[in-house]
Amino acid sequence: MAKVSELILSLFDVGAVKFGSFKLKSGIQSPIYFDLRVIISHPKLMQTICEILEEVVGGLKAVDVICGVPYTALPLATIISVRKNIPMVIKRREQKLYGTGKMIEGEYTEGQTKCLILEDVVTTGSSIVETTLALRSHGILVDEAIVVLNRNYPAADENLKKNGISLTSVVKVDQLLDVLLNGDRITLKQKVEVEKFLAEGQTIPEAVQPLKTEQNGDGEEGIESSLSKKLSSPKSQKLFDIIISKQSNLCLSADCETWQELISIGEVVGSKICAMKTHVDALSFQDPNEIALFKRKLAELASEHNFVIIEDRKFADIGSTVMKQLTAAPFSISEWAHFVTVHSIPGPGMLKAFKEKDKGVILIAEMSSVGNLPSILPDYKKKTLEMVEESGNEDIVVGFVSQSRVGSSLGGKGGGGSATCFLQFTPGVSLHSTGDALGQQYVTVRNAILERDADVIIVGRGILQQGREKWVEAAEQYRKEGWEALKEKLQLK
Ligand SMILES: O=c1ccn([C@@H]2O[C@H](COP(=O)(O)O)[C@@H](O)[C@H]2O)c(=O)[nH]1
Repeated sequence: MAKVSELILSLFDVGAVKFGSFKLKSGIQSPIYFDLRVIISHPKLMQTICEILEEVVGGLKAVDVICGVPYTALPLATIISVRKNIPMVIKRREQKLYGTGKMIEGEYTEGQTKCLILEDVVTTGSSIVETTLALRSHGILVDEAIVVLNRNYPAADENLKKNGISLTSVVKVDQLLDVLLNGDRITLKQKVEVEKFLAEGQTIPEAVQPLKTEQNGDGEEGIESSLSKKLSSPKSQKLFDIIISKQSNLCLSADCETWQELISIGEVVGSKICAMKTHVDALSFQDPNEIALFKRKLAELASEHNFVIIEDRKFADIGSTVMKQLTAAPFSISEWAHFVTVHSIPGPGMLKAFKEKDKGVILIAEMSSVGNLPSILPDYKKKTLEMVEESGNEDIVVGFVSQSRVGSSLGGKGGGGSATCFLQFTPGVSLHSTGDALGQQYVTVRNAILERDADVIIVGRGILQQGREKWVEAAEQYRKEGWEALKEKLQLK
C-alpha cells in the first residue's frame, strides 16, 4: 500500500498525471489527463512499477507467457519477463505485409500456452480485448490482465467481463485522488472537480489530440477557407479541410473480399486518401469477434491517417427501418462510419434518423452505371436537391454521389458566388478501363473533375486491381492527378 502511494506521487511528479483544463476531441474540457508514456524516461519509477506488478503477478494464477500491450506496457513486460524469468510474446499492432506475415511474435503452443496481459492505462478496455482476441485467435489462452492505472470507467468492466477477462488494477482513480490530496499535490477543489467530471460519465483523456488540419502558411489559406465556408455543413467542411491539408481528393473504394485485406490496404494507402468507402456487408467475416476487431482497426486507421469513413450502404427505406439498419449489430454502422450513402427515393423523413445519429449523408443523385434511373428520370437530380433544401437538412447532407453538378459548384463552372454548396462525389473513375461487363462506366480523373465537376473522386478497382505490391504507387497516381485537377478547377495555387 505504501509502495502504491509512493508510486502515485511519483506519477504526479513526473507529469504522467496532470490537472488543469484539457480539451477533448469531443470539445469537452477535462480537468485531468494521463500520459504514462513519460515513465520510460524515469528508470527508478519503471523499477517501482515493475516491483509492484511482480507482486501482483505472484498473487495470480501461474502463466506461461506475458504480453505487454504496445507501446508503454511493452517495456514493463520486458523488465518483468527478464527479472521473473517468464517468457514474453508480442502482439504486433499491424500484420506484417512481408516475410512471415506473423501477428504474434515469440514462442507458444496452440491450446496450451497461458498468457497474462499487461497494460498501462485502461479506459474502455478495448486495447486489452483486441490483444486478447488476437492471442486467442492463435490458440493462446487468456483470461487475466493487469493494469497500472484504471480510470474506473464502468464500460471497461462490462467490456472485459463480456470477453471473459478478469482485470487486476494497481491504482484506481479514486485512490489516486485521495493520495494526491493527502500528499499536498492537489487541492480539495481539484479533487471534487475531477470526481464530478467522472460522475458525469466522462472519460479521462490519455493525451490531447489536436485537430489534424494544417494551414499552408504561404498566403493561400484565405482562398481555401473561403471555399470551405461555402460548404453546407461542418461535416463537409471537415472533409474539405482534410482534402486541402493532405492534398488529396481521392476516396478509395475499398471493395475487398476480406476485412483483413481492407485493413492492409488502409495501412499502406491511408496517407494518400481523404476518405475510404466501404461496403461492410460485402466483406467476409468468420465470427462477430472479427467484426468487432475490424470496426476498431478501421476507426484507428481513420484517426491515425486523418481520413473519413464512408459506408456505401445506399439506405433506401422509411425512417424507422433505416434507423434499425444504421444501428443494428453486428455491423452497427452508426458506431464507426462518419458518412453514409442514402437514396432520395423515400423522401425527407428518413433523414431524421441520420440527424439523430449525427451521421453525414451523401445522397445518390445520379449513378455511374448504364441506364441508371436517377440519370434518366426527368428532374431526379433537381428534386433530390430540393428535398434537402426544403426539409432544412443542409447541415447533415455533405453532398451528392453524382456524375454532374447538383446545385452550386464550389468553384468550378458557375461557381464563385456565395450560394451554399455541397460536395460532389463521383464514382466510375479509372485510368485503366472504360467499363466492366456488368454496366459500370468509367471516365478519367481529369474528366471527372474538370468536365463533370467532381470534388472527390471515388476509385476502387483502378487501384485494387493493380495488385498488393502496386497499391501505393497506384493510389499516389490517382491522388496526384486528382489534386492537380482540383487545384486547376478551384484555382488554387
Ligand atoms: O453510381 C455509383 C454509385 C456507387 N458506386 C460505387 O463506387 C465503387 C466503384 O468501384 P470501381 O471498382 O471503381 O468501379 C463501388 O463500390 C460502387 O458500389 C458506383 O460505382 N457508382
